[in-house]
Amino acid sequence: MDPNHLFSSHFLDGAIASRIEGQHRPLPSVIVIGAGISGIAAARSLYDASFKVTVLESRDRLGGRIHTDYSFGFPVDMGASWLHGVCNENPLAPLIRGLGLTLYRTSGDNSVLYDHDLESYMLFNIDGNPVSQQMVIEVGDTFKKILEETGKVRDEHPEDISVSQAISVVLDRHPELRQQGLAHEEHVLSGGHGLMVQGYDPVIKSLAKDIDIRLNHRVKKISSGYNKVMVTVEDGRNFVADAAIITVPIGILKANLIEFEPRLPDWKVSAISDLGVGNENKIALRFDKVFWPNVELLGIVAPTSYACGYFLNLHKATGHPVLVYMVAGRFAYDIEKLSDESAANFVMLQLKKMFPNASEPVQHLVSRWGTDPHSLGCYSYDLVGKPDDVYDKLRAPLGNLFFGGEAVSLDNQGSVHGAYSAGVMAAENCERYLLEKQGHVEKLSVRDEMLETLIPLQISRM
Ligand SMILES: Cc1cc2nc3c(=O)[nH]c(=O)nc-3n(C[C@H](O)[C@H](O)[C@H](O)COP(=O)(O)OP(=O)(O)OC[C@H]3O[C@@H](n4cnc5c(N)ncnc54)[C@H](O)[C@@H]3O)c2cc1C
Repeated sequence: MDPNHLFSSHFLDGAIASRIEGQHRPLPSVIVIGAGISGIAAARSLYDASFKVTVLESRDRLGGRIHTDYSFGFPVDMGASWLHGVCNENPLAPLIRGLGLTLYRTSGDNSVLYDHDLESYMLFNIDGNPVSQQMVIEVGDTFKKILEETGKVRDEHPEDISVSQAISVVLDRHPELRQQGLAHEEHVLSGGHGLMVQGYDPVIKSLAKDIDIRLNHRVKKISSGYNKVMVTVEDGRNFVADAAIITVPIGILKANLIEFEPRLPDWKVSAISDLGVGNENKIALRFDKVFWPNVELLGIVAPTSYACGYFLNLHKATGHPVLVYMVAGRFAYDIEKLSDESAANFVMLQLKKMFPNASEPVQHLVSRWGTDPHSLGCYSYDLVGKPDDVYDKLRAPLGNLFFGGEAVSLDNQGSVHGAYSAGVMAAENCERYLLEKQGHVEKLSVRDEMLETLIPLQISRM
């Protein structure tokens, strides 16, 4: 099956196009801002419904926080790499199945934090000596118990409390659980977590097929009124359409890098400032041969939670001799201040604590999501004490302006599938709005039915 046909308007009954064209009205036009998964999903949805769509993207590439790098000669994801929720309910499952992409399941657990099973985790202590597998399992079990107990504390408190406060309550109640680590638990789709073995890029390429996407078009201003939207890009050119869908990262909105005319209402501005933006970075090292054990993850105990990173062994999932060091939080911001060379040297120091005879990498890649001017951060997250309706307000349209992107996802912020669904939802709302304006009230899409397919997801574990 040609996977692109999954999204082709040929599958539609031709209803939208013929009904709109039959009225001799021009096709409704929409500008989508941002060509990450959310913007591309929105554009795909509108394109398949025969709308005129133009996507304006500030980078010189597609995908946004999905970035499959090929400079090692094979795909390495420097942004998102896991499908969280390897199950048929995942909105990306039909596309991944249709493209014949393989997933390597690193965990069967359904929580956000537990995306690695411990039986394939090799941990080293601060002196570089291996920690017994028994100890790793015990720490893991304790971690799970703390997460369970933290969930109970959350349910007992109607008001927001910080994750660290909740954990303090748990540790006061259960001193036997006193160990290092953790944060809050949030349940995601079932099916555990699967690495995209061929990278996320094929998903982006397939969704983007035939769509008018203008790269290197940084949007500076959005003016709306008189049933039209005018979008101004960096070089001063204007694009006009009946509506626009904004899918830029929350970090960009928080930094006020786009001017709105008229100004955004106060409730929208508050919703933008009421969400947090976290950071994570990856340093990928390619070696000429594998010198490390055949486990999925390698970790070394850090003196404090600040300098806590771990290595994902891509060799186990993909067969390529690559280790990807992952760091988060303040540490991730500090890594960004280093040159690529220094970051790779720092990571090698960590590796050599575990494997003193480690060979030098032949190539390296370093991400900088926190200071990247196209993202200014990695994931949105809940700030303590945020109002309950922050997501509703963030998502709410303003006339002919619609909002997509991972941060406005209904249930799965910070994920690829959440961003995808948010884009599709923004497109559907936009479609409805424009069709109602033209006097068409029926919802005409049959795409979802067409996406139901019996091909199973391909999951491996070596
Ligand atoms: C290091 C890292 C690891 C991650 N790991 C995972 C994972 O394993 N699994 C998972 O599900 N999720 C993961 N995520 C999260 C996931 O990548 C994001 O939630 C998702 O890709 C966001 O998609 P989006 O379309 O909302 O935003 P983006 O992908 O950021 O797209 C927004 C687009 O807007 C563009 N833009 C910005 N400003 C302008 C402007 N002024 N004009 C025009 N265009 C503009 C940007 O260049 C970008 O292309 C990870 C993220 C990072 C950074």
